[in-house]
Amino acid sequence: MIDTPADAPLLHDSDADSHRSSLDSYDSSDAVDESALVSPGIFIWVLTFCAGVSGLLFGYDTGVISSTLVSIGSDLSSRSLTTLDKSLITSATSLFALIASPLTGVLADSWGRKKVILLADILFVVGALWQAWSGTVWGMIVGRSIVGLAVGSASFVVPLYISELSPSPFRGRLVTVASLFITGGQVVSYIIGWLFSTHPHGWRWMVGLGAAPATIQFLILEFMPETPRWLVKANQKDRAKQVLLRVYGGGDEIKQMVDAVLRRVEKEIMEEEEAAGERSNPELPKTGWRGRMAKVNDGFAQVVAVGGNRRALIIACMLQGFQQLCGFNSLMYFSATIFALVGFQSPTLTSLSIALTNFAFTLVAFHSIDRIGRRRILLYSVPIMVIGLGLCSVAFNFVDIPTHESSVATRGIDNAGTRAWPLIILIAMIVYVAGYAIGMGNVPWQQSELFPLSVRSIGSGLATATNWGSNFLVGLTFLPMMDLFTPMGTFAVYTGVCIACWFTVWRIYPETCGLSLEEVGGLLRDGWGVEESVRKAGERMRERR
Ligand SMILES: O[C@H]1[C@H](O)[C@@H](O)[C@H](O)[C@@H](O)[C@H]1O
Repeated sequence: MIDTPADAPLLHDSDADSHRSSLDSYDSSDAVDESALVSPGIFIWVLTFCAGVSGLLFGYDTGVISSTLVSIGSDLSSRSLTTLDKSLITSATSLFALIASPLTGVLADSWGRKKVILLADILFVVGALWQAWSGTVWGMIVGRSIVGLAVGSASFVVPLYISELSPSPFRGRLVTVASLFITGGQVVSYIIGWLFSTHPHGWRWMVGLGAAPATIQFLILEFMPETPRWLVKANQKDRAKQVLLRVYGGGDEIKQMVDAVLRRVEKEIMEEEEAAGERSNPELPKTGWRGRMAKVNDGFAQVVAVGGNRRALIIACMLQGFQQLCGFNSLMYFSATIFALVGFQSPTLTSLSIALTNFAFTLVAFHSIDRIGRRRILLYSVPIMVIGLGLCSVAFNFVDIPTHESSVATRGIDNAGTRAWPLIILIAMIVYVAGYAIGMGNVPWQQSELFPLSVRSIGSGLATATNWGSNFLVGLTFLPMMDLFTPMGTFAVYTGVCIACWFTVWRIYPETCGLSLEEVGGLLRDGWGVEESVRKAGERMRERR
């Protein structure tokens, strides 16, 4: 049942028809056969790891806040933090990440992908040092906002960078490396937080340490290339070829493959330029900043107006929205609070199990995403999340939750009347996090493969903004929801979100595994492409066997 595709497209676009002439150019004879590649070469591994450092910082800076908040004491503005201070310090990062991602989406097109990574590094360093030296609550909020700008830029540009460099058979795995860095960064932040929590003013070290990896990456960036797709678009075909040859390795067969990849990219760019020429208003300026603004406006218009782009945007935003609305980050930010509520004696150590499970199961995703496929991995793993969340919701019903902080502090799991239920909650959360890490935690970051080159960076920026907008919403609403709906109701809401996610994925998310970036564009041009993609993925897997 799982792979039964939706039988008809949900949207019928008049524009799809009007674009058909240029779209007919997509056919399977254009496909570049990359099956001769047996493994990603050392060069692409090195680039993926260098770019992944930004993912480490993303994870570190989002994870470190929970231990920072409990260690600040009265170091800021010479008073204890109020609940409002804590909410502002936490949410400033997601809010500014939300603002940064569409803006840097535009910059990545004109400056190139690499320069946006560079910009993010500068912001990471400034933000880390600013926080470490801040003496007031508002100073800290400004520091967290600067880090937010960095996280927002890095979270969209790194998967984009890796995706545009990777040979298609390994793209899923290589992009998942970025998720491994994120979840690894969260584990490191929990450990550093725990180590420094007993030091006086240790929180300044916790936040300041983020500057070190960013400085290292800043220095390495000089030696990293721009992506071949961006280079071709910037009329630097020779440099693009050089990069592709280093990524794919040497040999005659490889040279032919590289030429074929280049031809496909050029063809896509030519088609897009033709279409843009037909659309453009002859009265609008072509050069200078006005020309650039007109291009940006055209980009935003095209991502919504052209059927294939719009479908890509809907899928990417849907996946990113569900990734956050399923409530995972409420565990990331508040698991220690939850574990204290249900009576665990060492809530911070217990919450490390959440971060570790997230990391360990992202490794499982890394191993299987290119074998199982993005769509299938989601259809298999979201039910695991539903089971974990459902069990959590039921188990909360049997736990006596104290209403006052004082009684939280004096309780311990051994004293809890119903000793088994808190453990069941922990196990259920681990099941949920495992399911999340295998699919939902990383598949949405494959977003850039859904968009054609002309709107890839704007589309990825908008999808990333959806991620941060939903992240902000969950961070803001989790504690009030726990009060209003009780923990049982809150987790039931997240269960409902996951069920809705499963059906939406089943209906509109095609299998993109193993397709070249240019082929994915072809898939979404006339419909959701689910049926065709599932059939082709089946054929590819049978061939591989
Ligand atoms: O992919 C990442 C990862 O799953 C992290 O653990 C989570 O905190 C982020 O919000 C998400 O975007």
